[in-house]
Amino acid sequence: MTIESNGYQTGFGNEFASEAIAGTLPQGRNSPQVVAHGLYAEQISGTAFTAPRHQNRRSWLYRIRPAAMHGPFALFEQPRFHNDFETGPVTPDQLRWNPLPLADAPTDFIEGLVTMAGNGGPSAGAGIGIHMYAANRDMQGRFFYDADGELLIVPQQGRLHIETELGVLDVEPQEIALIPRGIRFRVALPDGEARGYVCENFGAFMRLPDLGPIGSNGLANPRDFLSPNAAYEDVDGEFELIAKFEGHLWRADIGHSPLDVVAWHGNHAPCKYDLRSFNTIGSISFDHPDPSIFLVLTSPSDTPGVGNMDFVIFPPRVLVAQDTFRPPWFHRNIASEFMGLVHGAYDAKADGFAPGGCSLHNCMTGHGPDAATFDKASAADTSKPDYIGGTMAFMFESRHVIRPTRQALDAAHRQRDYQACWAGLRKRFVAPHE
Ligand SMILES: O=C(O)Cc1cc(O)ccc1O
Ligand SMILES: [Fe+2]
Repeated sequence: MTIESNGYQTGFGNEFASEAIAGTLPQGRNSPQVVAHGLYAEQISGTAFTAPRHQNRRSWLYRIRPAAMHGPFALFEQPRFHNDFETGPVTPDQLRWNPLPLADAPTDFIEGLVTMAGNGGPSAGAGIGIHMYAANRDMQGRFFYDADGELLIVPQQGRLHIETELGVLDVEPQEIALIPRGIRFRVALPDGEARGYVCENFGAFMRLPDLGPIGSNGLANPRDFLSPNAAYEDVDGEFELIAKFEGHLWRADIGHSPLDVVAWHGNHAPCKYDLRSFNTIGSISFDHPDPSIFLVLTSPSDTPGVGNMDFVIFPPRVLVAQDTFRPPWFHRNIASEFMGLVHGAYDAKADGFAPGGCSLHNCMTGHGPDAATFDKASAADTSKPDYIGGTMAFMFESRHVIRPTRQALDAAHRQRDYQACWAGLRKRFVAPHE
């Protein structure tokens, strides 16, 4: 039981319109007295009804049955996926994890989610949850939606076939998927096995950043974002609907597939983006710029320029800055940084940061290149370009401290010796002789 993709429409946050059966979308109105083909009209609002027009997100769905039709919800046990970030003292240590072990027992996308860290929460309407997943079977007879936040999915290994109410997203590693709040979906694994990262955004929906002096093009270009064309199934059966609501999972019986939207229009829509189409900009004179230059999407906070969550990538690029220490510098940051690696090597770390692994450097925690990277870059010939190829690292950066979960701190795959990567930075200072 799968729904095939009907292709995509291009653009970010556009007013899209799509119908799997021609002539289904009502003309000139959203909610006519009778919808074509006996469908129900239903609105999903992703922002307040009265949000300013340029920030307003909603879609109209024309579907076989309304979303209200399902049984009562009861709590659903999946204790690894939650929003219980440690509330007590949180260590300022640098933290790093080996790749999340792949699933051994049969595990679908929802069962395979493991919460690593986060801040804020659904009731605050601000903050993020950071999760990883390792799964090895399709969601069977099960659909999911997240009322708490939109989901930014970063596959690291294995493709995802994501069937949503609004159509299908086929994503592979180096692509990302963005599923808006509330949209129901089911995930199948065409490669049989999958691993990746998820940022659950409780705050304002992610959007493309302003470009300032960069101009009208660059970084992630809007037309490279793809939203699905309508695709649906008309299936009755004994299924379950899993909801994430106020930090907990809930389960209800549902007697039909909720992926029954024949046509839709609006701008509250899932999309995907290929990180390889990012237009990377960098220094062509000297110095390593701030990583904000690699910003793909941002969830703004109430303070201008300060992100609830910034999604930043470190894609292939050519480094040409002269008389410059080219890798990321040693630094401390008021923002907190959770990093992952999709493939290849990250240019600040010679060793130990593996694809499928992750690291966390919180507010004002010192970090930067490891000793091996420092030695190499300090001796490099900067009259020649460095071609940084075959890599894709990323960062979820947040204005508030990112609190690891107890299970992340206790995990066997946490690198308890991570700080040793800086131990080889010997004292190089030589005082001038009098
Ligand atoms: O810590 C990191 O590796 C991420 C990072 C990269 C960079 O080029 C500059 C600052 C920064 O935090
Ligand atoms: Fe950093």
